[in-house]
Amino acid sequence: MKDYQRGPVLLRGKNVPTTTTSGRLLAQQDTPDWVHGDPWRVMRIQSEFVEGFGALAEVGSAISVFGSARSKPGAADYEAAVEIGTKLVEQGFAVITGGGPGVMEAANKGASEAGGSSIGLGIELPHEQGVNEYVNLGMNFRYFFVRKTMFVKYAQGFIVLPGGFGTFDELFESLTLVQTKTITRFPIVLFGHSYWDGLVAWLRDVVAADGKISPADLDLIMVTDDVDEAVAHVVTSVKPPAERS
Ligand SMILES: C/C(=C\CNc1ncnc2c1ncn2[C@@H]1O[C@H](COP(=O)(O)O)[C@@H](O)[C@H]1O)CO
Repeated sequence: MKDYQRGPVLLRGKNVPTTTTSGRLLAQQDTPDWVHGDPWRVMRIQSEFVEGFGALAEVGSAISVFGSARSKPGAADYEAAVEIGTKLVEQGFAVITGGGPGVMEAANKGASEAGGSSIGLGIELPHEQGVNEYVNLGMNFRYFFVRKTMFVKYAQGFIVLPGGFGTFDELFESLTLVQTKTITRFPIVLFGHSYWDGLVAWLRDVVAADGKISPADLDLIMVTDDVDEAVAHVVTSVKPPAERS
């Protein structure tokens, strides 16, 4: 039986192709449909990781701030996020957000007006274009999972303000990564007792009580209404005393 080696893959018998990889690369294509195929998507996904790693590698210490895309200037959450962005910069952190409106815009506003790195990792959505005006280092991603890798890889902690499904997604991904010890020393602050206490109570009284998480898993979360306390919690968890400003 004749062996055919296609890169690392061994093919025999009926799987031996009648053309070579190079030959197919150079052949004329009848239609451009291949641009929409999964193999081509893999290349785009790969390039998105490469661009993201390249853009963010030198960011230094950073905290990701999440929260509703729908909060408006003047609302308590929005103004708290501005203050959080400012205070994180004052403590020597870059601020990473999803680059969109609402709480993301607010945290970016606080960070950029305080003279810090204000990073926005936007996502291609049907009716949204680009990142908010307060971002001074921005990227727009096609793929949610690539973008979410960046939120975790380049931040040392999360501060989560009130939000909806998008915020929950980001919160629970980080909790899973910490719970499974995939990432360590990663403080997670929920900002706003009146918004988050119900969720924390449900996690304790239903989820932990039913044995679906361990009660100790709730220690991963800190809830506060106080901007200084939120910032102090991530700073003390992340930076050893000698590095604090
Ligand atoms: C719905 C609106 C804008 C959508 N634009 C977004 N731009 C960037 N990132 C977004 C956007 N919407 C959601 N996200 C991500 O999810 C989190 C907020 O989602 P939530 O459902 O509002 O809690 C946020 O942290 C982003 O990463 C309004 O015009």
